[in-house]
Amino acid sequence: MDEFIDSTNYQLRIMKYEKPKTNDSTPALAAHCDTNTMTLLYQNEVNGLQIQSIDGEWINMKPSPNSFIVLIGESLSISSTYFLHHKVWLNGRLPSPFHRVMMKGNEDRYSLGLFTRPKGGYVIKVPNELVDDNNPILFKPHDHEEFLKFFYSENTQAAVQSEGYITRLKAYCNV
Ligand SMILES: O=C(O)CCC(=O)C(=O)O
Ligand SMILES: [Fe+2]
Repeated sequence: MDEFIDSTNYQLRIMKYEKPKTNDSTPALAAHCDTNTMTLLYQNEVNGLQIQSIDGEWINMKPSPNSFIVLIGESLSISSTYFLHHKVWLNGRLPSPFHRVMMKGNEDRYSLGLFTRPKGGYVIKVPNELVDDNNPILFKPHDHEEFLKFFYSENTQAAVQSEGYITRLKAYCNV
C-alpha cells in the first residue's frame, strides 16, 4: 500500500464543454482510453459522457448528482478500441473503457476529473500471483513516464492517427 501511495501522482482537472451551436449531438471530446491508472469523474448535471460497450455500442452515462464515475486507465488495464483487453497490472482481467464526450442541448457542461497516474521511476508489472500457465504474461514491465514519452512522440501520434490504439500499445509493451 505504501509503495502504491509513494508511486502515484494525482491531477485534478476541471473541464468545460461549451453548449453545441446546433441541435445535433456534437463531438466534444474524441474517443479514447485514459492512459493513467484510474480516473474519477464528477459532472454538473449535464450528461455527455459515453462509454463503448463490448459490442461497439455507445452508452450514455447518466450518473446521479451524488455519484462519481470510476474509469480504469490503460496503465491498470491496457485496452484497445476493440476491447481486446491487453492488460498490465491486472494482466487481462479488467478492461479500460473506450469513452468520449458528445454534447447536446443548450447548457454548458462542467466535469471534474481526478486522474491517478504512476510516477516515473517505478516499474509497472503484472504481479506474479496473476501469472500462470493459463494466464501468461501479456505485457512487458515498463515505466509509465517512458510510455507517455513514447505515446506523445511524433511517430507514435502518426501511427495512432492511421492505425488506432492497438499498434501503439503492442509496439510499446506487448510480449
Ligand atoms: O468530461 C468527462 O466526463 C470525461 C473527460 C475525459 O474522459 C478525460 O479528460 O479523459
Ligand atoms: Fe478520458
